Amino acid sequence: MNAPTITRTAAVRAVGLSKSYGEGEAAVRALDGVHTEFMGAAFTAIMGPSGSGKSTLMHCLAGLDTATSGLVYLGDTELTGLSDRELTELRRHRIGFVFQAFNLLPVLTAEENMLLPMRLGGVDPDPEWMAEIVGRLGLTERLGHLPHELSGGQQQRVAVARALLPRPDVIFADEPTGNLDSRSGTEVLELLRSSVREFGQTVVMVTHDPVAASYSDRVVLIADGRIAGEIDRPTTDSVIETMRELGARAC
Ligand SMILES: Nc1ncnc2c1ncn2[C@@H]1O[C@H](COP(=O)(O)OP(=O)(O)OP(=O)(O)O)[C@@H](O)[C@H]1O
Repeated sequence: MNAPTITRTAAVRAVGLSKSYGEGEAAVRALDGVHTEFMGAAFTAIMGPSGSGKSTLMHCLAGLDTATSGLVYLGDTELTGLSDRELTELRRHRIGFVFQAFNLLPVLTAEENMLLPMRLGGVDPDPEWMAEIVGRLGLTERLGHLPHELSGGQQQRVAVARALLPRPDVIFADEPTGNLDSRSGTEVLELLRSSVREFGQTVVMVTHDPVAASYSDRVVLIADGRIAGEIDRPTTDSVIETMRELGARAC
């Protein structure tokens, strides 16, 4: 496949990105020359069969893992050229994360968890922005609670607030609804979508769930470590149908 024309308005770009694990006969090529881009102020889902390379792609895009070859850009910054220290700084200030397992520190309150990444970076949150987020996420009455005193949905909302607070260039969400019941999952997806529509946040989400993907503006499909297509303005049905075709092609 020819490399697509890369525009300058992409928030995140991968150019010829490859990643192999192991060496020799045991080597696994998890990513195989991936060219793709994620537009700013858009909600993009990454989908594909199990083992297709979704997590590897997200980890390389987010600077959590290094590619074997190829380039990753966050805006105009080339991640692949940064030192470990520079990558840590970049992740702290310019990237937000929401994980399936919430990843809240059990001994810190909801508020302390939300503020932790900014405190570690020596940055004070904007009080108006914090009040807006806490109010919108329905966490005003929960700020002093420890994670175990919160429901799963509330814990994930704290994680979403933590990701939104520094106004990162992009939020990477890895199966953010995987541990939630469908009502809490819907709440979290609506919050991610409204952060894009109302605050201009950029969100990239890995998911297996066609319903979750239908909240995005665009689905990028990956199969065998390569980009296998995309769906604009996905619906649950169009995602199910396309994933079925992708599965059939892979057989
Ligand atoms: N640390 C590792 N060491 C060796 N192989 C790995 C490692 N991480 C991933 N892989 C392999 O790379 C390929 C892509 O894995 P990856 O986790 O990115 O896929 P995925 O699409 O996220 O899968 P899933 O949907 O099951 O989470 C798979 O074949 C996997 O076994």
